[in-house]
Amino acid sequence: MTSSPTASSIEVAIRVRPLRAELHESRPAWQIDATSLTELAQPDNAFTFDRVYDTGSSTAEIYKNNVRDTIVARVAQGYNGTIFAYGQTGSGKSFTMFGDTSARSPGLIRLAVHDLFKALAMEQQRKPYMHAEVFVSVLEIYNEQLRDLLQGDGGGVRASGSPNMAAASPLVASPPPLPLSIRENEHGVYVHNARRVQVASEEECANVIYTRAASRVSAATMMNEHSSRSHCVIRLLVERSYYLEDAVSDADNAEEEEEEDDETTTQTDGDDEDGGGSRASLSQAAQGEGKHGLSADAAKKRESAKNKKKFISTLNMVDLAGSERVAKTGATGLRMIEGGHINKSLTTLTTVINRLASESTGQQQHTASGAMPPGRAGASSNSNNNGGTAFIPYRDSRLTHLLKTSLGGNSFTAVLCCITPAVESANESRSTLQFASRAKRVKNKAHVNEVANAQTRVRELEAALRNTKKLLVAQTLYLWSKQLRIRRYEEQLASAAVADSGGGIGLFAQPSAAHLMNQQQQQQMIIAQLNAQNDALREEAGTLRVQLEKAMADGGQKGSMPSSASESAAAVAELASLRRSLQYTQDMLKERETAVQAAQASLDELDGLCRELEGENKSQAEQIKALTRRTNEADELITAVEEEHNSLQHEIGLLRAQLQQSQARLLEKHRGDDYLAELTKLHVEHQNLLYSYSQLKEKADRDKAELMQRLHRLTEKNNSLEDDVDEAKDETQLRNSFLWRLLSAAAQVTQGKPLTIKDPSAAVRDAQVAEAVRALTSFAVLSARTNPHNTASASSGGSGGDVSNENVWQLQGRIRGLEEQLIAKDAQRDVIIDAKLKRIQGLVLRLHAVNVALVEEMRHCFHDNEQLFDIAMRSSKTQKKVEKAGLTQRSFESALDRARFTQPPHKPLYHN
Ligand SMILES: Nc1ncnc2c1ncn2[C@@H]1O[C@H](COP(=O)(O)OP(=O)(O)OP(=O)(O)O)[C@@H](O)[C@H]1O
Repeated sequence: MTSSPTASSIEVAIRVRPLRAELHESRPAWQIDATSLTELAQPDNAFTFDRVYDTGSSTAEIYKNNVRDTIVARVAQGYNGTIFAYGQTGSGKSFTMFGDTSARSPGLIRLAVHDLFKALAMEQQRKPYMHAEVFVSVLEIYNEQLRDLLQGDGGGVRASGSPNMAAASPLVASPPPLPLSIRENEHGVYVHNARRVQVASEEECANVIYTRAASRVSAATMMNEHSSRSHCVIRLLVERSYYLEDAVSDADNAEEEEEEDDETTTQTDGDDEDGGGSRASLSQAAQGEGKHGLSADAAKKRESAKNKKKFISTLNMVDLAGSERVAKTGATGLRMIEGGHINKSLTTLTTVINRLASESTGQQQHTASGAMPPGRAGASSNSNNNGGTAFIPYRDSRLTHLLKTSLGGNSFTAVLCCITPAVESANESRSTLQFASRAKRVKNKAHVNEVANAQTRVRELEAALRNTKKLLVAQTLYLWSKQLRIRRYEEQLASAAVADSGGGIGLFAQPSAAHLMNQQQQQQMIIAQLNAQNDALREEAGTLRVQLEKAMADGGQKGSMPSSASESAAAVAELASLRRSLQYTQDMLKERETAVQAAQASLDELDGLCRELEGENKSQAEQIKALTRRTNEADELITAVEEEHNSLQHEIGLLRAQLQQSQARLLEKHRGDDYLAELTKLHVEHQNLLYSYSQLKEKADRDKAELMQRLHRLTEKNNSLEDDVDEAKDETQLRNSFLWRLLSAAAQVTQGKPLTIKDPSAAVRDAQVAEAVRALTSFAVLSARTNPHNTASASSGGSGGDVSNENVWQLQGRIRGLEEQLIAKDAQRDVIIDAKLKRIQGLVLRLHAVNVALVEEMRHCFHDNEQLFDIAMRSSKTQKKVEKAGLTQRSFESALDRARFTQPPHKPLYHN
């Protein structure tokens, strides 16, 4: 049950915060006055609003002008209200909503809580019979996920449904949070499974809000040291209830009091006490009414119908996260993801506002052009320019879904658009102002939300049931198969009535319960009339009969006495007429009796019909009762099923999480299998490579050993050759020295000088040279002994000179012979040395080639070694992964064994 809706636009105000030097904001981009903002760089670009708050304005001022009377006071009256702050990051939304203790600036939330409790207390004073309760819920939308900030630990909050629990009482261990979901009912949008805390005072309320909202996600960005990373929605639910009768009696009392006040001057103290203490109870009021003419039944009925009135209103206070640009906030990683979600939901909010704004504009145009009846203009915000229903994408984001009632729905809404004046953020401020311009075109339709209590509801249901029954009876009558029979009786009755009174029975042409009742009454009246007529006729007949008898008696007397013939004829004529009249009356009587009998029969039949109808009605009423019972049962069942559904959903959530975990585990295991397969493959490769490596190594070792042997042999040969060469060189030197000495000896001898042997101990190898030297020496010794002075005269002539000349010639001949022998030997030696050198060179070249091959082989070996090392590393990594995947050592080994068994026959990579 609700009041008629009040159409209202969204209240929009702009707040410009001061420039912040720490953000390097240089100068303002806007010229600000009380109702407009004009861009200094483009004076054509101006925005006009009801109120613009410049940098020097306080939050209290904004609250007083735009929130207190338009929103908070109305919430206290039973309407829904919403306040939200919109703007780019760092523009002052949280400052406006939550306030800043260091700046001694209370936020809108704190001010609203204060006034709401104050208004409720005042109303309570005015209406002592009223009972008011306030509940708080604190939610945040973080990365498009709803989070209940009242769930979880501590805070000293008490859950809804336990209003008397002290705030300081220890909390019962909180159960695991149930999944939150946004749902709608006839009172608006709510969050299923969200907790709400009952608060008894302003301080308690503010305490819950501020302690809980502090746990919302915030982080530092380049634009704001404490940037809100989520939208925070604070809901105050106000429930006011009272019994209507108490209110009425209170009003009566008030009136009485007023009257008594007027009479106070003449009343005594005692009277005053009576009057003052008489807050008339419902029973007293009922008795009073009984006295004034109402029956006791009516009074009783009224007492049982004591009517509870309940009004529910909601105050939403929303601090949105700010739109942001990655380049400016410097967000990366998680911050960037958060920023993406924030921007996405704000875009949906903008879309919703745009659509609602165009809807309202369209309606206004329609209304202005007379295309739509005025009554409809405010009533259908969801109809587009063509009068159809436009789609508003509330469900595209959690934020707009949750704020659905506040945007174009049953709520008074105020939007505070926060901007920074800085020229560096002119673009962002411009788009905020555009949002604000559109938001103020949106029309809401607020109404007081009255909730019927159970008793009222039962009565309403009973009335509805009665109506339904009536409808059912009417429909049954209307469609009833016996209608034709009724018509027939109607016709009979009509003809009888027409015969009797000239019409009126045609009323039965349209059968209904009322008609049937009419028929019955009319028939009864007709029967009564007929009976009366019958009686009258009988009476008349009796009178006539008496008259006749009297006349006959008179006639007898007259006949005995002489009379005139004319008198006698007149008497006979009168008798005859009386007889005719009697006959006619008797006929009439018979006819009437037949009609009465027919009417009676039709009446009986109608009675039967009515009884039948009643029977059917009864059975239908029973059926309806049974149906109602079954509906209730079905309702209960639905509630139970819903509960079960919720718990199942919860369970499904848990199972899903478990499934995901198992899937992750399976995946890991699967990966482990893959790793195992990879490991097996690597192991096979490893084995192959090891085999190839061992073969290569063996071959290399063999080759190396062989080469070493060959090298050794070659080195030995080389050494021996070198020895030979050295020997040959020594020999040559020796020979040369011998030759030289021989030649010098020969020169000494030929020149007659005494022969001196410089080195007699020198080893003489050449036997001929030694012999020649000995001969020459002995000759010289002999010559010196025999002619010690001839040496000088030998050259002056004589026979002695000839002999010596001959000897010299012999010696010279022999020396030449020896020289030739020496030259021949030298030549021979050179040839041998050349040949040996050539062989050595060949050997050295081959040795070099072998060395090169050996080095190449070693390089291969190193490469294989590296590969082996790499495989070993990969194997160990894979093994670690396998272990991480949860494979036991045993399963790993068995897998390795399997791999070994299934290992392909070795295909050596290298063939000798
Ligand atoms: N009107 C104002 N007067 C003085 N300081 C202000 C005003 N508005 C905002 N500030 C300061 O600016 C800074 C940023 O404000 P706030 O945190 O409220 O921005 P926000 O719009 O909520 O940002 P976000 O969207 O990132 O959460 C704060 O240090 C705040 O104290």
